[in-house]
Amino acid sequence: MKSFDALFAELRLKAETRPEGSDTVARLDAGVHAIGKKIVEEAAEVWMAAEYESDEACAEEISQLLYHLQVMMLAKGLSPEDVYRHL
Ligand SMILES: N=c1c2ncn([C@@H]3O[C@H](COP(=O)(O)OP(=O)(O)OP(=O)(O)O)[C@@H](O)[C@H]3O)c2ncn1[C@@H]1O[C@H](COP(=O)(O)O)[C@@H](O)[C@H]1O
Repeated sequence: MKSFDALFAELRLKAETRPEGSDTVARLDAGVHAIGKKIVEEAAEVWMAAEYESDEACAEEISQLLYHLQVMMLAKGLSPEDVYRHL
């Protein structure tokens, strides 16, 4: 099972090494505007799953939202520590 920090480390490595076929690299290349739209889409899917779908479906949507938030963090050059200090 992957933690928030482990996923972030994996994505940071992808951003640095830019492996062929990485969705994360493509999303970073698409830029902040496209990443932001994806965050809004995934947030809506979390909301709908919470109201109308199973707990499992809701958890999956939350995981996808966390992924896209991490892509935004990378696009903006933010580390988990930059976020955690506001928690
Ligand atoms: N955890 C995730 C993850 N969560 C969500 N997503 C992406 O976000 C999409 C969200 O699903 P949707 O239902 O919105 O799918 P969709 O409408 O087809 O989305 P689009 O591809 O059109 O944007 C998924 O199809 C994935 O492309 C993720 N993509 C990658 N990861 C992990 O990130 C790591 C790096 O992945 P790569 O960069 O692809 O190597 C790996 O550990 C992956 O498991």
